[in-house]
Amino acid sequence: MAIAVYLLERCTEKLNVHLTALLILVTSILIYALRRRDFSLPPGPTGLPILGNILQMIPDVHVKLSEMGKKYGDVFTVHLGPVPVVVLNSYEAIREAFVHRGSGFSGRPQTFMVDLIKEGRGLGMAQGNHWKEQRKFTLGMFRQYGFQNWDSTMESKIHDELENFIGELQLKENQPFDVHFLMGSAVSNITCNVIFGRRFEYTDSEFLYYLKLIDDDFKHYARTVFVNAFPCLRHLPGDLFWYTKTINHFQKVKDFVGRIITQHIERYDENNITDFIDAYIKQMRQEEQKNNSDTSFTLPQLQDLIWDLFLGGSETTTTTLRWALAYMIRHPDVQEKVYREISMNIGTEQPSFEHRRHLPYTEAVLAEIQRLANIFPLAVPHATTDDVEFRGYVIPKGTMVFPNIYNQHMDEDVWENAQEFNPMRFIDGDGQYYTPKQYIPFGIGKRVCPGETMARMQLFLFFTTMIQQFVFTSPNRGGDGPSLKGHMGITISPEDFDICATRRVPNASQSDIKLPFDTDMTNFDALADDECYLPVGKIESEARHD
Ligand code: HEM
Repeated sequence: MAIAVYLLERCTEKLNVHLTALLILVTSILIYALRRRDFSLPPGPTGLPILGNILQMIPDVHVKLSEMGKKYGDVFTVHLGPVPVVVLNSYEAIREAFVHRGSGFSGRPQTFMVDLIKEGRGLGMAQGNHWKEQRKFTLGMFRQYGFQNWDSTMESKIHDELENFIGELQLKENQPFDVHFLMGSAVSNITCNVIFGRRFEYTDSEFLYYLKLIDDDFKHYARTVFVNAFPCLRHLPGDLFWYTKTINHFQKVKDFVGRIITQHIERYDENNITDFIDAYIKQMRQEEQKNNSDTSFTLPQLQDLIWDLFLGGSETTTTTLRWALAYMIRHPDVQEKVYREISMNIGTEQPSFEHRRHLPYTEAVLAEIQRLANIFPLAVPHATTDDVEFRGYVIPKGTMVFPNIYNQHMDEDVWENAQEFNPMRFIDGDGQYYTPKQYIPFGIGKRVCPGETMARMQLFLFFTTMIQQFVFTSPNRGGDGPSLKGHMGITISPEDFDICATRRVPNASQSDIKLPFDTDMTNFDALADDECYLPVGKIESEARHD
């Protein structure tokens, strides 16, 4: 099969569009006929000769795979063109594969685009010993940064950034605006602080330019799935499959990261390690001194790792916070309950991560937002690292594996009325926050998100500080507010939307707040009687009131 694809690839570089299409047809029929080697894979839906199951999976691949799971069960196979993908559709199957059989399932698929862009470097798409070394180092640095030696903790960096961010929101009070790139800059600045040791002004046009490139790529990357299945499609005119743009954008962001690394090398002082890049350079030099030729700590590797962290750390948390605002605007009663819990338990004190123990409803709201937003519905694709025996099948080495996280978050057996926004599902009988095991927005097992702690801290501090200080509404009077239907790219992100941020007056009665227009929210007395309202009696004894 690989030879057929290679020959097709070489030929099509020189041929026109019609001949390319013909060759794709012939080769795909050939591949389809030869696909008998897949006999050991779990069965799944029958696909078309050329496209496999691609047409059955659009527009929302995670939804379609969940539907297929009802017929084909916990584990089944689909084909993206000629490429087989094993889908893990239940929590038990994901856990069995990623936790109990973690080593065998901890690879990443070496697709055409990933090979071209990453060449096995970085962290997110690396595998083997190289990946293990880089992941261990990264996790170690994140822990150290958060809680020990560095000049200030992660939390204080987030607080500093929040001060700037809230100041900016105040300037925009009562004017409708789209918070997208302001939020993106603020969140990204925290990652930049950890890895680059610096932040960027919100008006820095170069920085904004890179954030927009990343945003564009996250939105459109899904299109490259066709180039992965049929690399020859990249020669078609018009860049329909986002191939040229992806390569160009990724290179630009990489060059930006490269320039920052060069500055670090020029001013490197081993007695003054102030950020992630410094710490990495120190490790590189130690490996050089040991003459370790097998080391994965090299300059190109550093560039790709930083690139992964910059991308991974910026877009994901920003997208989740944008979803949070969309849900709060669509559910003003919930927004008000969050405010009241914050107000009753920490008053006007600056929220700290420790406060989450006193704010179970706020935590539940954030969890419900992450459950429904499902920003990584299929996580990041895994691959088998060897021929793996699993549930009576033999999955060949290098087979792509999709964990269907979306299906866990929408499983009606776990979440009653799963489509409904109901934070109370994360509150137990004692009024405490708890999460069912099927709630896995950061994945599980050996590849679980290394930025989880950082992300949780950012989400909690941004969310509580925003709701403590502002009422968020939609300028779209009488309309429904932001759409809750997401756009599928690398992540599922909300459509752009405008907000109004109205400052709350500390210590004033709630009804003193002047909203830009009338909403049900002004009926605060009714809220107190609302049966959904969280009983906070349990934690009131520790509460500090205004
Ligand atoms: C709300 C925010 C975030 C969510 C929902 C999220 C979710 C995820 C998920 C589902 C995965 C894939 C797990 C798997 O392959 O099974 C992942 C991987 C990853 N995430 Fe996050 N993430 C978030 C924030 C962050 C942050 C802040 C960083 C870094 C600063 C980060 C860095 C990474 C990296 C490097 C990987 C690849 C890890 C590996 O392959 O070993 N993420 N994330």
